[in-house]
Amino acid sequence: MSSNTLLKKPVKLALIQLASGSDKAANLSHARDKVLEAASAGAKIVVLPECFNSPYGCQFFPKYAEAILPSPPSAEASPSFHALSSMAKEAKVYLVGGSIPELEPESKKYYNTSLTFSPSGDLLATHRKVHLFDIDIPGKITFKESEVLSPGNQITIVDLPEYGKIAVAICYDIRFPELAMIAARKGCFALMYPGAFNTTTGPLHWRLQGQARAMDNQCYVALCSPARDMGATYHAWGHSLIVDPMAEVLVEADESEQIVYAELDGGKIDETRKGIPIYTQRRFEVYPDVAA
Ligand SMILES: NC(=O)CCC(=O)C(=O)O
Repeated sequence: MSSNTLLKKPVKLALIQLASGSDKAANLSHARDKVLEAASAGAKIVVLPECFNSPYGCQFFPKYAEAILPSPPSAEASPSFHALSSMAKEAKVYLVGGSIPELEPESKKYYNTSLTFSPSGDLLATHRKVHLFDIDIPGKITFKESEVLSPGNQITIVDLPEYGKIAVAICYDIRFPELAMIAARKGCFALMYPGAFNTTTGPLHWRLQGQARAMDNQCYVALCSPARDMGATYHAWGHSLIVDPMAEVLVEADESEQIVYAELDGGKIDETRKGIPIYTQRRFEVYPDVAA
């Protein structure tokens, strides 16, 4: 086990493939139990899935949406914000709180928003899903988040003082390598994606996207899905997974509720970048359009 300049010391990461239902309070309480379980198993960074406090679907966003701002939001207006802050503090972990539907009270706009908390329960970062999930595969799946949601406009990099920097983005965001590459080039040791692929795109693209982002950027990548619920309107793919900087899948869930763990080690980032030194071989003079 070793460290490097990106990841100061090895850290155990947990992805909670949560089974959520329609009862928000029950989802929050269940998430708390699972975060505590992950912490008891030694995890110091814990990730929840996209829309972990509600069913996933455009018809549900307004009903489950909460105000995040103005800060600090009240417990009544934002129960999920408060629950996440408390569970991070109780478990003493960095918590990437999946995502929740957010209502911005002044503009009345809805967002798909991820909140990251420190082990003392402080909010470290807010990521609003940048790329909305609008797809149409005839006979298979049509989904249009943009009918209800507005997009965020920022790449989110979070400094975890004990470890280093991570990037947080949400699900469909993973299909845009530009976002991942910029985050990695700004020094993130891991890219965290709370997500909820589906049973059409999941089998083909979920793992591939995770491995591609890890291979391109030679850093850790984590994808955290809800468990599959065949009684829900949206059938999540599941298969939460953690990929190492060499693009090897270290651990992968099936579709049921479970927690997957992996030890992240800065030495693996160094080893990969030393062996395949694309970081120093880039030719930005040949493709200046992508230079930072
Ligand atoms: N929740 C999402 O953004 C789903 C993305 C997805 O399924 C995909 O194929 O991309």
